[in-house]
Amino acid sequence: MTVKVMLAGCGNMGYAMLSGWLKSGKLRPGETFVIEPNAELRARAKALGSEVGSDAGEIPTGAVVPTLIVLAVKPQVIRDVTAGYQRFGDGRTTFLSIAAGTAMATFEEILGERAPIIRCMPNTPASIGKGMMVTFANERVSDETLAFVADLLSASGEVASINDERLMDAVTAVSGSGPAYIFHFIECLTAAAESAGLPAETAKLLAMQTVYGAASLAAESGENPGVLRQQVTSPNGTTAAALAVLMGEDRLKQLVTEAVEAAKLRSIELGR
Ligand SMILES: NC(=O)C1=CN([C@@H]2O[C@H](COP(=O)(O)OP(=O)(O)OC[C@H]3O[C@@H](n4cnc5c(N)ncnc54)[C@H](OP(=O)(O)O)[C@@H]3O)[C@@H](O)[C@H]2O)C=CC1
Ligand SMILES: O=C(O)[C@@H]1CCC=N1
Repeated sequence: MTVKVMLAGCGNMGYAMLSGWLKSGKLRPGETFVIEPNAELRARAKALGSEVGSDAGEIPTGAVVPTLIVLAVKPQVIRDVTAGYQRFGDGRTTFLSIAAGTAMATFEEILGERAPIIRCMPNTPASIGKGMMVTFANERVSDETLAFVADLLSASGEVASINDERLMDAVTAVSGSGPAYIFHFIECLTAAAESAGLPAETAKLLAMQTVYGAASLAAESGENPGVLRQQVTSPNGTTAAALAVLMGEDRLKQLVTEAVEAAKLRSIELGR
């Protein structure tokens, strides 16, 4: 077995990325090794064809030098978990952390001065190849490794990079957490549809398809969302009545700005 990618933590986000990589064929199952203490989640990873173990001690000894170790555990435990992989810090393996907040300097301190490290902020639509992945790499990551990682991540969706690590907290607040905001909007629109008299199933279908259709139109047309909004809004019509509620005193904009700011501050806190 030639393990290219080891994944520490195969919960919500780790599994989303792993399944994107395996389903797209970017990695063959035998090239992945998952370390996950939860037996159910281990079984789920094994079902994708990955080799699995319950802790770092189960990594096959000998010749296994993975190209990439993905750290996909909660920020609260990532320092301890990373310390368990110090032996791979000789420069041959690149580390990729997806943890919110945890700074590059923290990983450099734990893994030593030779380890190439990339911070990446993904999101869960990665599981169906529609994620947003943003990376920040330290200077030890070679161009060749950057290309390998970018190619791998491209199986999960769009990939962008930043050169200023401080922006990672804003990235986390927008695209990392962002799917939850949209899911909540779907919940709200579904509830509003039911309040307006629609049966539950119809309410759900209308809310979901409307968000899906609008996002797809915005992405595929390349048109400014403001222009697309105006195309829906007949003078003195129904949409104008609704937008007066959402846009009056910048209500929704204000709320979304506050939400993103709260997530950004929490990301900064998690890094302390
Ligand atoms: N969920 C999301 O949408 C996103 C999450 N992230 C980041 O991804 C990381 C993981 O989040 P998420 O997937 O939601 O969390 P989960 O709790 O779903 O997954 C983390 C998994 O890691 C396991 N774990 C704990 N200790 C170890 C260990 N020593 N070795 C290997 N695995 C271990 C946990 O097991 P157990 O529960 O038994 O402890 C759990 O199953 C976080 O740092 C988060 O900030 C980033 C972007 C988006
Ligand atoms: O909620 C969190 O902290 C993680 C990071 C971004 C999305 N989920």
